Amino acid sequence: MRLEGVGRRYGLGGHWVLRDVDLEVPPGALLRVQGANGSGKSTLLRIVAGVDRPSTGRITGRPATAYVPERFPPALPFDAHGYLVHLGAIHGLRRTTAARRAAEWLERFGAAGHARTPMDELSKGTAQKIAVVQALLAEPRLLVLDEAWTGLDEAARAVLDDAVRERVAAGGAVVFVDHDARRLAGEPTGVHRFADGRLTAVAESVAESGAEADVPRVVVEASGPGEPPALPGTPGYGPAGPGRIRITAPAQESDAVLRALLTADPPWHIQAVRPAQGPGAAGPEAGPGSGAGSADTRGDAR
Ligand SMILES: Nc1ncnc2c1ncn2[C@@H]1O[C@H](COP(=O)(O)OP(=O)(O)OP(=O)(O)O)[C@@H](O)[C@H]1O
Repeated sequence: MRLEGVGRRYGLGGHWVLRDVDLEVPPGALLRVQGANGSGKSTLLRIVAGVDRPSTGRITGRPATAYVPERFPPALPFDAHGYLVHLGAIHGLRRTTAARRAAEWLERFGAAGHARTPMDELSKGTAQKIAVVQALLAEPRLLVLDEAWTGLDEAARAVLDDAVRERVAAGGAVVFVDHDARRLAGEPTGVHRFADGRLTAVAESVAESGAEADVPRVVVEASGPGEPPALPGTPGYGPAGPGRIRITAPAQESDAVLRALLTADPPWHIQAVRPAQGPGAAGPEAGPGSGAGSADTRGDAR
């Protein structure tokens, strides 16, 4: 599937949440979308899932798609099994096939005991399992997961990780957002960062694979107007004086960070570039896990 020049705004005159987004989602792709809260990730995923239409641009080559929304609809007039069979039928499955797959997935997620529980009586965690199962049982060629791990217990999160791997191994594509930067770390075939309505492909950084303490880092100090531009990779950053920020990035990403600053409109000025003195000396903005007072990592940390 391909998105070309996709834009979305809510209402005429509303601000553009997505602007000119191009995205290729080939079979077998595992794509992570990240960005700050409210940057437009859910808007993009709804469009990728086909439950919302872009205001501009076009989408071609949509495969059979299933979607786990960020918020699951409450109080549906079914029990869990009935709901899953119903959704399976909507996905084009025979009812017997849907019923068999629903039972298998409920078992896998440790929720078989809730098959006959009315939907509006399910706990939040079990309801989230049902939300995930309705998408998985369709064996979609494109699976779109918006924070689908949130609310699941640890065992169920691991089941979902495996289910994603199985979809990809079967040639399906998976597009996901998750607030945990370590989710499926090292496995995505593409990582895309959202900022200012625009989507930029970034290499998955070492920081996201949990090995950030061992990589050489570079400290960049820069000054400029307003908000700093979107930076590639997963740099940490924080204030370094009025109108000035200090960025700590893996050395391999530092060229890209400098380029982003210098080519911003208006451009930022580079005040200093130096190697960080070991992982602990990179400053409080060293990135994920650097503790209280750490700066935003420009990722989807919450
Ligand atoms: N149905 C809607 N009507 C009007 N504005 C909306 C609607 N949905 C989203 N928005 C706005 O679009 C912007 C992006 O929202 P979106 O939920 O896509 O971001 P997000 O990155 O997924 O956020 P979060 O990480 O908090 O879930 C926000 O300013 C939001 O208020």
